[in-house]
This record gives sequence, C-alpha cells and structure tokens, in this order.
Amino acid sequence: MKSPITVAVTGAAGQIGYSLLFRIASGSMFGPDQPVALRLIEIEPALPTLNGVVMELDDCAFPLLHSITPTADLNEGFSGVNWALLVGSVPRKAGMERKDLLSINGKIFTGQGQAIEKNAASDVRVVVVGNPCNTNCLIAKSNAPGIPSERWFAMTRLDENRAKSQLAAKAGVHNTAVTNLTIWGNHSATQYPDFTNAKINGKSVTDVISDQAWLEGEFISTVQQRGAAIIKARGSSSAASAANAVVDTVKSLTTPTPAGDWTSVAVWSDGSYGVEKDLITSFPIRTTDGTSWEIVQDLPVNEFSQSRIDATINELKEERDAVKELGLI
Ligand SMILES: NC(=O)c1ccc[n+]([C@@H]2O[C@H](COP(=O)([O-])OP(=O)(O)OC[C@H]3O[C@@H](n4cnc5c(N)ncnc54)[C@H](O)[C@@H]3O)[C@@H](O)[C@H]2O)c1
Repeated sequence: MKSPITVAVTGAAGQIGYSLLFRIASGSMFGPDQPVALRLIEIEPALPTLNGVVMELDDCAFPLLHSITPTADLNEGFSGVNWALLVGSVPRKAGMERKDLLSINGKIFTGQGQAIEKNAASDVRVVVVGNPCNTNCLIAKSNAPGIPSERWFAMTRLDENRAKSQLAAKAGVHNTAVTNLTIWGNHSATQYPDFTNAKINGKSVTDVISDQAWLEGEFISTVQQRGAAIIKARGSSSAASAANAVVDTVKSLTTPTPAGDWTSVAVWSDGSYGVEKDLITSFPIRTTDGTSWEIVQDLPVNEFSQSRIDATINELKEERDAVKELGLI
C-alpha cells in the first residue's frame, strides 16, 4: 500500500465540499490504490455541520480513507498537506459590490496563503475554487512567496467541461469527441471558450459546426452564463459539477495529457500569448509527467479570439489593481 497523500479542503461543510469529499475519499481523484488523509477546514460556526459530514464519511467505510481531521485552525489544517483545495469563500450577496467581495475574500486568502507556506509539505500544490478564484489564487500566492509559482492553480475546468458538452450537443456527438478546448482568462462572465482551436473527432470545430453565428454568439454566452442559469433552475449554485471539475483538474495535473490534447486551468502567467506576467490566467496546459506542466504555445489566435482574450485579461488586471489597492498583494 502507498503512503497516504494529505489533502486539505477548505469550505468542507459547504455545497461543493459535500460532493467533493466523497469523490476524494472513494479514490476518484488520486486513483484506486492511493490512500488519502483529509484535512477539513471550516470556520468555527460551521464545525457542527462539518461534524455531520465527517460522520457520513465514517459511515462510508472507504477503504482508501486513512484519516479525517476537521478543524478551524489553519496551522493544523494545512500541516504537511500535499494538496490544498481552497473551496471556501463568502458568496456575493445582494447589494454587494465586486470590490466588497474582493475585500472580504481577499482577507481569507491572505491568511490561507501564509498558513500554507508555513505548514504545508514541500511539494504542496494549491487549487483555488472559491470565487473570484483567479484573483483569490493571486492573493494566496502573493502571501506565500516561498512556494514556487508553478504550484498555484485556479479552476476553469468546469467551464471547459460545460463548453465541451455544448459543442457535443450541437454537433450530435458524445462529449468525449470534443478535445483541445481552451478557456482563456478569468473564471467569470468574461471568460473566452475558444472554439477556433477546439476539435471534434480530430477535425476543427468550425469544419463540423457550420453555424458560425451560434459559435460566436449563443455558444459563448451559454458557457459564460451557465452558472447563473443553474442558480435560476436549482435555486443554488452548481456544486456537484463543480466538485467533479475539481476532481478532473487534479487528475489532469497528475496524469500525462493525451497526445495532442490539452486542458484548461488558470496558472501564473509567464507572459505567454502577450498576457501580462503574474496574472493568474486560464491557458491551454499540458503535462507529460503528471508533475511539471507547460502552457501549450503557438496556437493561432485570430482577431475575434484576441478581442475576447483582451476583454477577459483586462478584467483580471482590474481585479489585480483592486486587491493591490486594498493592500492584499
Ligand atoms: N471555479 C469554479 O468553477 C467554481 C464553480 C462553482 C463554485 N465556485 C465557488 O466555490 C465556492 C464554494 O461554493 P459552495 O457552493 O460550496 O459554497 P457554500 O456557501 O455552500 O460553502 C462555502 C463554505 O465555505 C466556508 N467558509 C467560508 N469562509 C471560510 C474560511 N475562511 N475558511 C474555511 N471555510 C470557509 C463556509 O462556512 C461554507 O461552508 C464559492 O465561492 C463559489 O462561487 C467556483
């Protein structure tokens, strides 16, 4: 038996946590022969609810679940962790400005960044899910300067999965036929799902779907607005699909990418594709060894794509400037 991987999940008593923890504990994230030690981090008032989740995890008798540590103490929660999945954050409420949200959540992610740097294992990798996830990741990373830049990720995989599913439905194929789908930029309504470089059964999407107006219009807006559509339909935000995307994100970062394909995840910009350095931006990413990764280079970016990418990058710059002004980075 392998020795356990230690995984911290913040916001563990929340909606996403309620799906995610059971997927991790069952082996979906790290494989059927990899034991996991879970560190479940919550704010003090949510600990009783978290206790109920722990009881349910116990009741599953998962063979791979090595231990469970529920805690509101960041030092204990991040101690020796190999993966930190930062899901918890405060949702935007009616009347709250984006700046207020950045300020409230910013404070959470400064503290978590510092605690990760102080306590985590030397190989720690961090995936930020709590919104606004790109900028929260930037804040946490800026507060943990000792952790290498390539270990920080923010989640855009749910957007990639949504985009693949929309393209598959339009083309009348199974979603596995859709590959090479990049989400560029911010996980927000400005994100750009790039159909120009995506493929369906190895062919360019634009060769398979001739309805260019749909691709440039409804397809993009459906993906951008999918979160809002789910809130409207369900009365609460996407949770099981978000948890599934966290599983997919970690799996894609820990297993070699299929030849010729890539996945979407927001990473530290090294200036690729003219994106300002240091922004946490979603790019096409691939890994050959499941540890290191690279931004796929030299994809064609036409005028339409460039204008969309510029819009989402501009939003990221505005968020970065706002948190800089607040003294969070
Ligand atoms: N990146 C994505 O694709 C994506 C997709 C869906 C949701 N999200 C985001 O994920 C986050 C969580 O969503 P949810 O539906 O689980 O929300 P939720 O409100 O159900 O749960 C959030 C949990 O976080 C906890 N929390 C708040 N502050 C905390 C802190 N400082 N430390 C630890 N825990 C804390 C809360 O107590 C709560 O239990 C939200 O910000 C949501 O917008 C991101």
